Amino acid sequence: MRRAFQTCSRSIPRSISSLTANRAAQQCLRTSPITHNAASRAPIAIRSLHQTARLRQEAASSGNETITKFDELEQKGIVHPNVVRTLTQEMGLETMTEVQTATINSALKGTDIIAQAKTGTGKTLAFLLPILQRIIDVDPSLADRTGGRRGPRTTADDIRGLIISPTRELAEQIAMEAKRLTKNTGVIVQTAVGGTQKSAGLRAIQRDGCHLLVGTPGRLKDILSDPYSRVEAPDLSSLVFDEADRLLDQGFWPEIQEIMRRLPTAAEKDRQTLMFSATVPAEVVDIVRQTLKPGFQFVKCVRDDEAPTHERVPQKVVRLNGFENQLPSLIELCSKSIEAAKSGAARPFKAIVYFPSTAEVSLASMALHNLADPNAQRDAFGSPVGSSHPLSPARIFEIHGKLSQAQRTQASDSFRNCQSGILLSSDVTARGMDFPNVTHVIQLGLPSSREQYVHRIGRTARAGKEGEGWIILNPLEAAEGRNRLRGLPLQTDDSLSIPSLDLTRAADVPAIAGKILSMYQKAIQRVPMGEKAKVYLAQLGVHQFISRKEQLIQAMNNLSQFGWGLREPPSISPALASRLRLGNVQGVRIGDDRPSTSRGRMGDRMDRDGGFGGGRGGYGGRNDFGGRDSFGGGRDAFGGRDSFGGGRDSFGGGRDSFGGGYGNDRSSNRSGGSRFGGPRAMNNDPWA
Ligand SMILES: Nc1ncnc2c1ncn2[C@@H]1O[C@H](COP(=O)(O)OP(=O)(O)OP(=O)(O)O)[C@@H](O)[C@H]1O
Repeated sequence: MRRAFQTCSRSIPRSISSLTANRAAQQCLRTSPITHNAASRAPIAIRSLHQTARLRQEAASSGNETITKFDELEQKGIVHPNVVRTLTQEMGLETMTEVQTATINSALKGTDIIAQAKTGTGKTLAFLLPILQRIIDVDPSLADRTGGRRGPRTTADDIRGLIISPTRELAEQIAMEAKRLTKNTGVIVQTAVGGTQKSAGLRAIQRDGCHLLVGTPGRLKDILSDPYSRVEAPDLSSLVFDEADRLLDQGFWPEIQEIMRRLPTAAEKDRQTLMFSATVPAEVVDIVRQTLKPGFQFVKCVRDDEAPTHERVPQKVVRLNGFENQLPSLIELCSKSIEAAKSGAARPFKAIVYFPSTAEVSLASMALHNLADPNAQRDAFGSPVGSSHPLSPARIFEIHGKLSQAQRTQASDSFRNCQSGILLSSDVTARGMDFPNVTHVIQLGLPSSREQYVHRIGRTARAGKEGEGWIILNPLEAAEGRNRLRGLPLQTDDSLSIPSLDLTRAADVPAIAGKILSMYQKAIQRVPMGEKAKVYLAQLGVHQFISRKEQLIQAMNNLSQFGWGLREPPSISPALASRLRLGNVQGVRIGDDRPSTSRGRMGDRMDRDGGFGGGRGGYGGRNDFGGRDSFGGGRDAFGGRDSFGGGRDSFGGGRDSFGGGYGNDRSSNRSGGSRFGGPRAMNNDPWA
């Protein structure tokens, strides 16, 4: 193993690509399978993430001393006993994971490292442990608690280690892990993240001092370049880029450069730099080379011919008939999984659902919160009794960049601690977040890149656990999907009934699908027009890659009419239409694209005029879900005559549309198939 690492180490600085051509190096890149995970949640339980017997064997046969057990680091006097005991006795860790073995051994000797290893394999500890030991090496008094907060305080200009993370939540999570690890030492950990009051964070640093600072690029740049902050790092000994490829891409590069300018140069201070990520695309390699010391190691725990995702995670592609099928299909998937958990056939359902835009997260959150079970017991006033939400016991949370930091933190903490939940998310949680026991990652629409797909899917099946990935795509996204997600082991899944339904035409549908569609329509009807307009605009932006603009507009207008119940699609401004090359496309409504600021008014009006909830007929027909007088009854109740739209203009536009009604019990075996034109024929190749 050692020999193999040396081979890597020598070959990398010249050319990283030469590594892959080197057979000996290939040998060192082999990832050992994750064979075990007790991953007990009990704090003292011994946890083992990877089978490292092979590493041990290789180390023994080559006569070198690659350490794979944390307590050996103490026995050999390499890491301070206070730190090792925290790891083994308080955090319950015994054996290093493969990436930890491959990096901790050499990082403790001071080598610069870039490491690539799959998601959820313990990279955080792989950098925290060497940084902490390096701080203690320089100032041994910090090994004891008396040397820090309880002893003499330090100052704001004594930062020894700096960890940069692309998102606030991840920075907070790393800081939390660092605080656990430093608990029995005098090392003081502080955070500097955006979205919080700069002055409050600064006060904490100025009051207690800081040895190890964890932050996001913007805020770190801010406080390091503020001459009045007194935050400085003249003795910086370690610098870490977590999610390095993201930090080194164009978006963050100017801020990273500014931060580096505020740190001592290599000539002034010998500093170790560590970079970690599950993905290291070729584009960032040049920057890596410029940033790390000559002789750095590239530790690659993912082979080039191997998918960067975990083999044990099934990755399923669901193809939709149209955008309007998307949210109902999500509800069907959640409902089925929740039912499986309730029956004891599956673990409690805990899912993260990724959307391409913030607007879509908000709309989905409103729609899912608005869902109501038509069969729920109601009190005399028509209010549901007890926990009647159809997705119960799963709780619903949303997180994205437009929420305040307090709201983001609350959503993230609540989801972390809940047993069963659905986190509707933008990409703010896609990288690094370690929510326990996530069973499903569901992506609605395409991720921005292959790397982003890999990171998103990595929120499940962490630390050796099981999990599944789903991606739900519109046919117009298939070609681009083939390109962005090339080489990933995706398999078509047609186990859900709603994705293939043609919701633009009247038809009978299976009872379960009908029930979901009816609930969904009632729920989406209550989402204001302004929110739908925002999603319409966001989707036009997200789908700019679709060259057939007429088809895109037709699909979006179907979403607006049959998915949201709007009589006419939201309008877009002439300027935007021309920017998106939509000016002359049939079906585009040119007008004012400013979404209504009122979350209610306009939407209510449009929904009433054009969408569900209107006149006679409608989904479900009068006998569905309890008849006209069910729970609190009256004309507007579930199942009543006026339920779910079906006025003349709703859902399909013609007066005959949906006359037969979704959800009609009689059609439990997809008997309405012919009226829909049948479920869409599915090809075995998801990308065909
Ligand atoms: N040696 C170990 N044995 C058992 N569990 C471990 C070990 N090291 C870390 N873990 C646990 O594994 C989980 C994943 O670790 P971590 O978040 O560091 O993964 P990661 O590789 O950084 O993932 P990502 O690529 O998503 O950022 C955490 O819950 C952590 O406590």
